[in-house]
Amino acid sequence: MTSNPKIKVCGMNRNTAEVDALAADYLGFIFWEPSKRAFQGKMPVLAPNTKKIGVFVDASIKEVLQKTTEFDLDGVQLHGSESPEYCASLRQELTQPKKVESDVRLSAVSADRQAVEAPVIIKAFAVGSTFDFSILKAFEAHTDYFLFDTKGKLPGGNGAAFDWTLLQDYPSTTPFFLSGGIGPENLTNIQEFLASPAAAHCHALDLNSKFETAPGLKDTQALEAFITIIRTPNMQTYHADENGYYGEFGGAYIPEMLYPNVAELKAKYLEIMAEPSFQEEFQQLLKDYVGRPSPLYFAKRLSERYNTKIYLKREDLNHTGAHKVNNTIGQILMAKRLGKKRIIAETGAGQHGVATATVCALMGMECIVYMGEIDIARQAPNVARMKMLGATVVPALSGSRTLKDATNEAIRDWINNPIDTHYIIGSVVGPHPYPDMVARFQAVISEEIEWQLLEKEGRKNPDYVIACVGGGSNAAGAFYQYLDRPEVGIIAVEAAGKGVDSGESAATSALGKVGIIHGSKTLLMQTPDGQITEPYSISAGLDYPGVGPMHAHLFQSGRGEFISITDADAMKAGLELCELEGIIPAIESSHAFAVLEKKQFKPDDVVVINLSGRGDKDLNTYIDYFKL
Ligand SMILES: O=C(O)c1ccccc1N[C@@H]1O[C@H](COP(=O)(O)O)[C@@H](O)[C@H]1O
Repeated sequence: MTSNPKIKVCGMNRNTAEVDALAADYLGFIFWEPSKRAFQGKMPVLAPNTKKIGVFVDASIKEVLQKTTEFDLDGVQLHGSESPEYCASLRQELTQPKKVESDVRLSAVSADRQAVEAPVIIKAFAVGSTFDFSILKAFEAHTDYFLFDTKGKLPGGNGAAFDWTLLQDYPSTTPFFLSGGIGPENLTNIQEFLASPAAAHCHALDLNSKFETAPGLKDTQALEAFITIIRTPNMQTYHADENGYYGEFGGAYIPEMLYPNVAELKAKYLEIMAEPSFQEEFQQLLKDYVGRPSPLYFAKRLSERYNTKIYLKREDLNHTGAHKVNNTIGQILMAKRLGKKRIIAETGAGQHGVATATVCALMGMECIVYMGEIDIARQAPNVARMKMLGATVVPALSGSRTLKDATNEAIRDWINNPIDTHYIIGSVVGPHPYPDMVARFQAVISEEIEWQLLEKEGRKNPDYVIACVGGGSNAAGAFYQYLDRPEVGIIAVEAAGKGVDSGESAATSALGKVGIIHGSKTLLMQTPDGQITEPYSISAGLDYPGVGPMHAHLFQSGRGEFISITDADAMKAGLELCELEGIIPAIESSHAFAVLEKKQFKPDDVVVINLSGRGDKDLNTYIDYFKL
């Protein structure tokens, strides 16, 4: 794995000196006439460490050599259908000591240096979904680097990304340049790629047409921002680092007896998730079983009411009625690959319990769901569903008899059954790797929002994305692609219950202090001597005394705006959605809608609200509350 690749900026022409000031490792000059950014004119003097790369497309060896000498190139990038034999001949020519005038430079030392510093050969390949990686073998002995670009109409500079995960099974040890439509909009994908095992041989990123304001004129501001983020791994991101920390939050604070279970998962989760067969099965089930993609629905009447453009991400339309199933599908596949036979889970509102029982039925695995006694009473239909799906529902009888107590029971079970059991945690909480793993499974929400918004609005980024936060998994999924894009406002909505200062709330950001809950360092509602405060919310899915570490960091860093919504305001907003759009939301999701009354958006703002679940499970609460 490499987290710090070198940077090549290609297509230099009009503002080379300004780009050179950004200290890229390589600058590329295109010597292919038809290119819009073909190099013309004089080569400026570059910083001593900058390496000049000439880009050629099926040029004669003579031409490549001539340009190499004329511009004193440090490397050549072969972007056509050059053969291994061509590369071999070119290399032979390039490694000949140059004819030099001074006798001193003809000394043995000098000749040696010439050999070491011979221009490097970078052979580019156009990759499509059927690219045959076995062809690389014949080039290995004759090239220094490979470069993987997108197969397109032009030999290069198409500005289109290919599926970089195709490199997961990269069969060579030759270092490569990653290329093909890399731009600010796919920074997150690049970061994910760099954090994956496939990055082990990634030598450099090649930035080209996506950083231009006109062909050959580079956008130095955008380049600087991108390069800074790539080169500063810890400032880059609101994603977890490799130990599961989001800023100061996260990590794995676990009893010794739990260590082997968590260590096994930590060692394997990224590798398993990157396996093509895993991805194939995951995507297939999301499509055919869950019913994804979930629609991104333009809520016309709601938009008129609030004089802004409101889109609803319809996770309520998923099989089982909420976003929870995205994660349980991912984790059951993970459990299978880890060789587990028995599944345990905790549940609050019952949505995660149902989603877990569902995937266990699908895979024929034993399922035990821990649920607080109080929640069992208020979520009777979901309890019945779990039982029908073959799960055993075990009441948690300690503490407040709600979600946190159910989680305690599940952890106890896992400690006692380390070998055959996988614990499917339902939110972005728990010890590392759970918060990161669950966020990755839920990221499908914002991945879809991106392309759906592109279709509907011509852009991938909304101005705001809003989601309710208990532990925070629907919010993590809705925010995921946007975490590192400051131009997208992130709004997290917590349950203020009967009022933030009423003593009956679950407004963790407003009331929480740094503490440890369920294996993770986060913001936690607690008494001055560190005892966890009982949370309260009308919605069972939000009354958790902590919040996932990603959200604690979003709050503390100021990246996210946190708004607390009372029961009363949430219920009113839920009813308004019923009346204006004909959609009965889960009460958790109703909290997100209540933001529309609290915050003024501009008429042309694009606001995406994650409608995390449907309200059928909450009918009794709605009936009692509104005396229906
Ligand atoms: O950029 C060009 O015009 C070009 C033309 C011919 C061969 C290569 C070219 N550029 C290289 O193409 C890749 C991908 O660029 P992009 O990200 O799709 O714009 C890159 O390696 C450039 O070096």
